[in-house]
Amino acid sequence: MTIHELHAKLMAKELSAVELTKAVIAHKEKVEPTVHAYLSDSHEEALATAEAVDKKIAAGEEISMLAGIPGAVKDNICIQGQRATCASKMLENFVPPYNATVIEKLQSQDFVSLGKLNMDEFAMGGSTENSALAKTSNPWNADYVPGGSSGGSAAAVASGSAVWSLGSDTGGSIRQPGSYCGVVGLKPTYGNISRYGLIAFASSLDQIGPLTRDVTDAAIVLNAIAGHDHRDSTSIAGERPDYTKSLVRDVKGLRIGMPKEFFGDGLNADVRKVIEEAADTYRKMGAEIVEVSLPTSKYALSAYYIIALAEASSNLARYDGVSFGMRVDADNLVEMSTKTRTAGFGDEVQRRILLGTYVLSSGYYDAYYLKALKARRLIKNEFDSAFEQVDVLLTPTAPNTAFKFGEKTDDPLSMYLEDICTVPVNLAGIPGISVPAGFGSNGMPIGMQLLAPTMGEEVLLRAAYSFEQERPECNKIAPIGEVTL
Ligand SMILES: NC(=O)C[C@H](N)C(=O)O
Repeated sequence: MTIHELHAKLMAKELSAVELTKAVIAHKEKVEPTVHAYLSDSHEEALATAEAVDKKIAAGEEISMLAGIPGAVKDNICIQGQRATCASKMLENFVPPYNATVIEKLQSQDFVSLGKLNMDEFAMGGSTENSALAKTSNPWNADYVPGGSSGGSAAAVASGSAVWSLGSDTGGSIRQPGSYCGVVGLKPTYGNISRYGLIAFASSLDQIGPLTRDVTDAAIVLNAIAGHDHRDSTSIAGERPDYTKSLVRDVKGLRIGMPKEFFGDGLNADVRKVIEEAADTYRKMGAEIVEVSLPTSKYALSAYYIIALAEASSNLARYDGVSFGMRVDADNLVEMSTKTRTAGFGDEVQRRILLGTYVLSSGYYDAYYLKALKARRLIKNEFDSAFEQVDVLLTPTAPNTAFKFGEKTDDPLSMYLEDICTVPVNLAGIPGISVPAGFGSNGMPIGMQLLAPTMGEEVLLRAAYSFEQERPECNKIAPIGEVTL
């Protein structure tokens, strides 16, 4: 069930928050041995909050839309006093002494938190196979990956072990697992959500966002976490609208652009068909579909894997065995640091630190890093011009459906290619959403991606909601995800 349906039941006293929380925990215990979305649990705290919510309801106090509805967050978001591991050996025993801003906001709205969710180590990856701590399966078929890096966040919602979740998206990490697991994944505008308390991967790209059962729930969670924060210097100032007001089924006259570069040779035939059908749906609903061109987007993947890795090499320098995380003792400082970093980081993280350090080093800085920054600016400019012609853009979320475990682990480039449709969006800082749009011949879900200009979440949600209302058959629950209340 969705947040909005469950909220209505709580308000009508058909169900108490404690009953709901107990039911979700019981279901979670049933599916987790197969799915493994969680890295840690906080059931006691969850039940205590649920009890407090029931008291508020009984006393006739007003409660927020999210109050008492069990959710969970990715393990790179800090909750005071609970381990935040980033699915890394390096932070396996790290307990944050403070709350992320999003957690503060959620707790003030009676957040029932079931635990912390698995991910690719430090959010580096597209399948959650890079987690050093657990292997998460796709709820639709346990032979398949859930996507990544917010694989736990997507799998929890798809398997019903959380009603909603938070993930983070640096190059597609919310939208791609959303697409692979058949749930809605929203990456807000860079700066709409505070990054304070999100453990950094690539600071100019990272953004927190919701994974939910439907578009309405995405708007509800966005309302709960959006807003300016003086503790994040890149946070956008000003009031945020009520995003649920954008949930209107009307796309008449809306101009929807399809960038031709996103429909090249590498696109899986099932995915292409599903996106073309989505365009037809919009046409039938009275929207105008136009072809647009984003020629520089072909450089986006290269630019992303230079900029993100450069920032990662700098951000991850802090794990030196002295201030945070694990330490392997040795006779001197350099040896201690080397041994700690060798033992604490997995292969993919080490590869990225090496490449990131390389592109920032003297002699290569101009050739790689600076050039990538210039490409980033051109990509952003191209999106800006596209949005002078159209209101939103429609693309695939990923070029393929979910793949099987081990299929891409030996070939990092083929894994990086799964990000080809999502990374341009992070480089430009604009909002994007993945909405379930159909299924592949292998039975796995396929998401479509909608994009809007900076702080254009309202038109984005309207376009997404309209599609969802028109084509409800696209948004199915994985068989394993049916919760009995
Ligand atoms: N972190 C992300 O947004 C995912 C992307 N696949 C990466 O590995 O960088």
